[in-house]
Amino acid sequence: MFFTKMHGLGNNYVVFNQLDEPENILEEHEYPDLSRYVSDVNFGIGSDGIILICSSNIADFKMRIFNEDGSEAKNCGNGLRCVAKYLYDHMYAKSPRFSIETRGGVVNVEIEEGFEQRQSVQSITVDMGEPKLLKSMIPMKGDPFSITINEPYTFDGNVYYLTCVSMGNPHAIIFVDDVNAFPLEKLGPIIENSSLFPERINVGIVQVKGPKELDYRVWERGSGMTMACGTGACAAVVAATMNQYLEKYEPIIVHLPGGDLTIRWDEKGHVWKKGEADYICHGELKYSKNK
Ligand SMILES: N[C@H](CCC[C@H](N)C(=O)O)C(=O)O
Repeated sequence: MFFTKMHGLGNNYVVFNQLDEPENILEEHEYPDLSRYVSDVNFGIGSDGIILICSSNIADFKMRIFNEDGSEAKNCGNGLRCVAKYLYDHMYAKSPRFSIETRGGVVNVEIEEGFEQRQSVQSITVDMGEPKLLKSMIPMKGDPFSITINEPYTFDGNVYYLTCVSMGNPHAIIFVDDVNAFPLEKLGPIIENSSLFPERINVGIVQVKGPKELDYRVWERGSGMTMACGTGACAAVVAATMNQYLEKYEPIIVHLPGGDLTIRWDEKGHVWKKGEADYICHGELKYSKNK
């Protein structure tokens, strides 16, 4: 199996092109094991998960994403930028604007910089669509028709105020005074696996730096601490706007451990994300099918 390892701000995935590499198409039940094997830094390649680039019947292309633990997610913001770069650089995408189907819905991408010549894409903008806010859409327990804005919940004996947003995949956001002092490595897995969230949840902490700037760190569902989370950065801006920390409709700079993203929740309710993506390496994976 041939792969390309890529990253978006250090959130790294091993990408398998299934468009014209049939040896990359496995039985459905094999993908979780493949992701666990590939993601293992000792016995595999080492990554936050795997991404499959597939054909689509409803969009120009399709992206599937599996976390390090083998669970399949409905969306991946950093992964979408990697896939967009790969598709344009390798001339699958004929125009700098095209659509990608995810399990969370179809998104539109635009190659921002580097489209003049292939293999040089640096910056990609993605229309991530509208956030889903009702508890039933996260999903989480409680009144299905209510929105979770700064609501108190107890984890590990302490009360934390959650704002929950789905960008196709679920995010619990907590506002803190210092993202570097908060024990996310300890609290992340406790919240991720709480019975409050039937499909588990990604956990993000946000420090407001100003009306157009956030610091954000993430514990990802199924992958743990990562250097960045694109959907999480979108959820952070939506949550901070709902809590009146940010100027509405303005481009917001979100600082993540792996770098910065520019996020805008526009007047029509769509969340736009702009950032970089890049290659790390190409290679051939030793993998025996149907093992
Ligand atoms: N762990 C996430 C999927 C990856 C999302 C993240 N890497 C991003 O860039 O959005 C989940 O299970 O919903």
